[in-house]
Amino acid sequence: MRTVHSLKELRAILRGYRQQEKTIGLVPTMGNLHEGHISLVRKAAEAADVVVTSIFVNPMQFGANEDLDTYPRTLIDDQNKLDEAGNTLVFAPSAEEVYPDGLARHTRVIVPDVSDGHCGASRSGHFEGVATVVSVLFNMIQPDFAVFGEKDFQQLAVIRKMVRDLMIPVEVIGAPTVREDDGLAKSSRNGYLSAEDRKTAPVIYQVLQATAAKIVDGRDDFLALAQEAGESLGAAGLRLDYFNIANSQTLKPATQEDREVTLLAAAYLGSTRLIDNISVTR
Ligand SMILES: Nc1ncnc2c1ncn2[C@@H]1O[C@H](COP(=O)(O)OP(=O)(O)OP(=O)(O)O)[C@@H](O)[C@H]1O
Ligand SMILES: CC(C)(CO)[C@@H](O)C(=O)[O-]
Ligand code: BAL
Repeated sequence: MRTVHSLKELRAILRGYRQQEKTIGLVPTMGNLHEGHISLVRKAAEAADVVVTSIFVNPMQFGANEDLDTYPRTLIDDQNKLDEAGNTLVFAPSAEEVYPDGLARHTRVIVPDVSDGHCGASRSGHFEGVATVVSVLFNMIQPDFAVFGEKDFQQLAVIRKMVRDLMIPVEVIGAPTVREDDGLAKSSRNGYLSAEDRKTAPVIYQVLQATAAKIVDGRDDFLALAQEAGESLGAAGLRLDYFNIANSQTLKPATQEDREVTLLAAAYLGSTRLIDNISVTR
């Protein structure tokens, strides 16, 4: 498996694949790969002949007080994992390659509505950074398919809308959340947790499941349910960012008419911010 860092080299290789009429699947990541990412690579390989995994810790999507500098960068380990998973090519560009005129002077993509609320409310500018870098990666690689995890549910909704609105000819595929045995969603940021916080972390999924069960049992007082769930997280020692119950498509607050609702949660353990979600059909 090859790793390339420059767009020029990437395009030369991809041209060869296209001449052979091979389809291309893209898995965008920020590296520090785990089984969640590997499941996306496998899904991409089911859809496409060639799988490109991009590894780029995108400075545009990090807030001033976030973990851009400390975000784990583990390229050699990542390459080994991707090799075993049958990935074809790794694209690991520098910030200069992605943002040649610098971050401040780069054209930005804003995706209205679905970027609002949830993580968008607490991470100002985050989804603008995500939509911008994903559109740059789409143009660099021009994949037929791109796979994203449902763990980042709002991100997936933002990318689906961006692709629809800008008529980008890429088929977006969502992949289910891969979890640890105790239910905690796998995430690069789990590595920041102390041993004690790691024991508490599965509470997020437990509270999501318990709240989803109440909805399946017929409760539809969504605001009260979300508040109770937030209090349960607080009682377990997490610092709540949000617990919301939303329409699965629009991500607006759920109403009694909605058949598909998604429960989205974000909470801190120490300085580590974890997110998770569950979707329910009523
Ligand atoms: N547990 C998981 N199951 C399925 N997909 C996942 C999982 N974790 C991450 N992904 C997906 O992998 C892609 C790259 O995500 P990213 O590199 O940010 O990983 P991450 O582990 O979520 O990192 P972070 O801790 O920064 O959120 C995204 O599409 C994301 O939704
Ligand atoms: C999609 C993504 C790779 C864009 O930087 C990132 O937001 C992520 O890792 O989910
Ligand atoms: N997994 C989403 C990337 C981020 O948290 O910045």
